[in-house]
Amino acid sequence: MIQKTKPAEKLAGTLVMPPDKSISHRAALFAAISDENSIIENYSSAADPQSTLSCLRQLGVSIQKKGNRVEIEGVGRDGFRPPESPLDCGNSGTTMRLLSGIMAGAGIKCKLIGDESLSSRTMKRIIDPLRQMGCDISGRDEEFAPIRIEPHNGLNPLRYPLPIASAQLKSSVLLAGLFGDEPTEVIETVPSRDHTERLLGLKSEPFGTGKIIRSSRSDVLPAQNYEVPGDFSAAAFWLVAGSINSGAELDLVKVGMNPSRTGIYHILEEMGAQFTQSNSAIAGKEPVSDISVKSAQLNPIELDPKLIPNCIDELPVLMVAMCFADGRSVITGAEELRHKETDRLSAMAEILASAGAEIELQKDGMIIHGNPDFTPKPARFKSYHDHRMAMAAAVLSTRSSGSCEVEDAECTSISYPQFWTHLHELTQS
Ligand SMILES: O=C(O)C1=C[C@@H](OP(=O)(O)O)[C@@H](O)[C@H](O)C1
Ligand SMILES: C=C(OP(=O)(O)O)C(=O)O
Repeated sequence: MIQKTKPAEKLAGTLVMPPDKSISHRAALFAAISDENSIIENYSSAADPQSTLSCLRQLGVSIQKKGNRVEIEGVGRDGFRPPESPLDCGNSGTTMRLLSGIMAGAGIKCKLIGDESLSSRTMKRIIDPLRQMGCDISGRDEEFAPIRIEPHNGLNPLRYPLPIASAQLKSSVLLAGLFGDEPTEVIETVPSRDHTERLLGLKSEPFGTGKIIRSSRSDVLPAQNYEVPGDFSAAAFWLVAGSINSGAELDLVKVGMNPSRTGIYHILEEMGAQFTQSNSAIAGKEPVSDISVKSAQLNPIELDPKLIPNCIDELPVLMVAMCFADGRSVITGAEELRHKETDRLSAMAEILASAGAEIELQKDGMIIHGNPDFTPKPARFKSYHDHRMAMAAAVLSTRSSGSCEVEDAECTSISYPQFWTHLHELTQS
């Protein structure tokens, strides 16, 4: 589907953010391995978290859906039924990496598959440590899906300094560790999102400049009874859209504000963005707030590479914001973007360049020569079948001099099925 967009005359309105994707995946997976039953409110209807639910069903987990309320009967660590057909993770890296950790730790014979994009993303990062733990796991060419898992002959304890700041890698190892008699220890020096540790209540303590997180069979796995907060990563598109459009006034309701996710909020504030928070509360084990966004004059910024994991999914739309800042912005240390649904560094370079932005693509980042008066040329943007590319292009198009088009626009349903409706609502009011 090709989505037409038009320049925003005045961006205004109130949006309830869709349920968080990262937390939805985890709520379902962790509910399944608990011995208790869980009721998860506000579960995401987006394609990726739905892939997690369908994989769990194939493993014999009973799941009842009533709208966005999902009831899951926990089967406990040892209750999975080996699936009769491959577990299809669709487009979802989180499903494949976290579920592999659980399946490999539990020693369930299975095969995990994904779509073309997921099948080209490296899984070596999880295969290596899971093998060191004694799991029997392999991939095509030792690196890619399909992933094959076989029963193992017992797990070894592993002390694992994370070689990449990746929450999916951290979670995969810790989840496998839940099946070991001796603790698995993961050492994290650059923080990434901490939903797994929070929602499972895993023990951690400071270690060197970072922390050490432990998991083992003696951890009691809690029921997951809570309402999933709104997706901060979805809100990020509106934080940027509201900031770059003059006269904009947006209210975003029930946004998850986990500090390990909100990097772009603080980066944009440092650039001069005008945000205010209200109704701050705790939903389950996660902080939430409403956020008001007003248009602002943005200054350029040189990003500290240590902040990258804290805004990894928001970097594409941050690049859009940087195009409207008054001067030279620099992103470095972001090579991880090349391992997402598409190579997001190259894809964003093409999207921004096709709109006439002045950018320099680097191996691990981008230099953006911004200008508050930048007017993107009307263009037909490729989405590269990547939801975040499609949404970043749409935000860019709100400042264009004419109508634009976004190709394969339906891919936004991977994380944010309501995105085009929300954009339409904001540009109508
Ligand atoms: O753990 C998670 O839920 C996620 C972690 C991040 O991936 P990496 O761990 O590969 O950085 C992020 O890009 C992805 O959208 C969701
Ligand atoms: C990279 C993403 O997700 P995943 O790794 O789960 O496919 C994302 O949502 O931007």
